[in-house]
Amino acid sequence: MQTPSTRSLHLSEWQKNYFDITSGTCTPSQKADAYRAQILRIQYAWANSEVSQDCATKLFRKYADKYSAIIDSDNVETGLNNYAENILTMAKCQQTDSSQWQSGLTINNVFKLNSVQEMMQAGRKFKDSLLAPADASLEIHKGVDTFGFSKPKSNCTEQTISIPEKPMSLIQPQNSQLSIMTKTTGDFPTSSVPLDELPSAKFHVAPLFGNVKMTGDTTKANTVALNVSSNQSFFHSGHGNPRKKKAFYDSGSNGTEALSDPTLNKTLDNAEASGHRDENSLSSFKTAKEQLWIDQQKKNHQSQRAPSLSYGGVKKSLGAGRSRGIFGKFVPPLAKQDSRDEKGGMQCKPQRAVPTEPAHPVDERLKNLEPRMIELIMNEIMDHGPPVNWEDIAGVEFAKTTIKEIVVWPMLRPDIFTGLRGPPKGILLFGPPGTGKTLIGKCIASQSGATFFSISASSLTSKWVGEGEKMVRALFAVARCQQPAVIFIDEIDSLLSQRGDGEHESSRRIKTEFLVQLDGATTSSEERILVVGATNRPQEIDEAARRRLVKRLYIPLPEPSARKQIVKNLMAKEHFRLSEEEISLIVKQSDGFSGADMTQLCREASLGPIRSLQTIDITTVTPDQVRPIAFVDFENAFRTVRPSVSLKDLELYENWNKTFGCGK
Ligand SMILES: Nc1ncnc2c1ncn2[C@@H]1O[C@H](COP(=O)(O)OP(=O)(O)OP(=O)(O)O)[C@@H](O)[C@H]1O
Ligand SMILES: [Mg+2]
Repeated sequence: MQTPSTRSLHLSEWQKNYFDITSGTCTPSQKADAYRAQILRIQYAWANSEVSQDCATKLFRKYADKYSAIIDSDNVETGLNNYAENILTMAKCQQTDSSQWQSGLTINNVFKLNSVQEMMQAGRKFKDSLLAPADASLEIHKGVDTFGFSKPKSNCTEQTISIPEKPMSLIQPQNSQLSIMTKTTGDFPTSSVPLDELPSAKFHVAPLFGNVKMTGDTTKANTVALNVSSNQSFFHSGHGNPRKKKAFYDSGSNGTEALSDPTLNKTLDNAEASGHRDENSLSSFKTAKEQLWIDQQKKNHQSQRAPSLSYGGVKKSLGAGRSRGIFGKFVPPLAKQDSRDEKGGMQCKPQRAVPTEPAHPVDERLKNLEPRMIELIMNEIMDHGPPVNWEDIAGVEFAKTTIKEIVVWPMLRPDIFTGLRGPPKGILLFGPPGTGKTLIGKCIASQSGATFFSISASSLTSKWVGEGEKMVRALFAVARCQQPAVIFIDEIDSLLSQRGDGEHESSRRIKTEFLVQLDGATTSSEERILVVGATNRPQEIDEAARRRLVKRLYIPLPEPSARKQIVKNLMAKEHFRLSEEEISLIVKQSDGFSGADMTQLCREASLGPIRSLQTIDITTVTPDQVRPIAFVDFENAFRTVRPSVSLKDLELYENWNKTFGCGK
């Protein structure tokens, strides 16, 4: 080490410091103290003209570098840049004690303190008598911003934090360490962002756990404390990355602006993406808050980037899920040329999941409707279940083929299916309960890429008593805005039941409105709205309505092959041991079961292995202790699961199908 040979530098002290620094036994904080002491001595000597400027500059640089290396290093053994973590933890705990807690000492308060004022004045005076801007000391200042440093002490003790007004190189020795007596739970190395560069407009003190978002700018060394009260406040010196520092301070009085600085965000994003942070950053360390901020950014970006690709991924709403006023951001119908999935089906309007500015503020067709109704339709009626594929529906081959032919293809290729080939506007799926009518309805929507409105007719008549017809009108209006659209009306019999003397006035009005709307949809060839009704009481449907639902498809009980497919499909997701013969036996034994009954049978059988664990405590059992589902479980299940459709009912369906059905 180069030792300046001057009178004022006490050789013994210098040597002692040198020994401390090089001994390898002293702690990082002792080393940092020693380096700081060396720096002060150099400054002192230079200020008294005891060393040449060149010499002081060289020494200053050397020790400043070493000093920075220690305080900026987040290595627990060799660095000091791990204080913030403890502080954050402690401050977090404190906040839990009282979430109302606020630091009483703001940055403005700090500046009002006498000691700080004195220091600032001294600094100013001294500055005038000092070097021209081109001087070496300014170089030094660039290299090292941070000089004030106080040794960590035990929690909640009185201690000193030095706040130099100017870089120490510019401060007279006697003023170089003005103290503020503070009560703090820990200590940071203090940053010496020149205070004249930090009027309140640029000097941001963020409540540590307040609402202010954290910037990614906070390498720990730079998350420096004016943490004088209880670590609830800090500011950024931006020591590590000048670009980031600029972004932060340029943001004016509000540091949060810097957080939304796109360049800053971009920088962070890039750093994340490349797996490392900007090289200008002092270390790859991220404070907890910084990490949180980055995580949140990531999340936001992901949710913004990831469109809902599936039919059911999100509500295919006009934006109902978003916080907006009614009509606030209505999203008009969009062409869906590109939304075909790899299976050849269409995924429903993924683009609608992403908030977009509407082309028109309000669709003309919705203007006369009650906003509340539209909101209701968007929230409750537009369906958002998981996508359904044709393979998910076992059996009913004729119905599936017919639907593909007359519904899905025309929706996919309206240019070919014109004129006589034009699709029907109304379909009726009828058959015993639990045979997959609703499933088919969902599949139509999934595969055709249409917006799917699913409503139970009984809810129209009961839920919105007195307003059912308005709902029907609103439903069709919204569907028109969301073409192509499928309006699926489950239990349509309760909406379109035959008119009779005892009929309630409101149901009559609803029915009339529905028929009017259906007519409108039927007569307008440009509208691509399909009404699919499902019922298990087709005989109750009004003849006027029946006529409008031109394609009436019978959805019968599943055939043996379909039952087999249902069992296999469901078992494929489970741990089971069933031979082909056993499956055939199950299929044989389940004659007369509907699809829903088959599902129930499999569910019941799947509980068999659990029930056989009688001796084992269910809370401690491991999944591998549960045996596979076996034939015996199905045998037991058959004792409790019975077919839900009676033979008499079946006869009714068969007869109605022969009379009104469109099947073969
Ligand atoms: N053909 C089928 N293939 C596969 N699963 C089926 C089939 N039919 C019914 N299911 C099962 O039964 C459940 C009920 O089916 P769904 O709700 O479609 O019946 P539905 O005909 O609409 O009955 P309901 O007339 O009572 O409304 C489905 O979720 C599915 O698990
Ligand atoms: Mg149903």
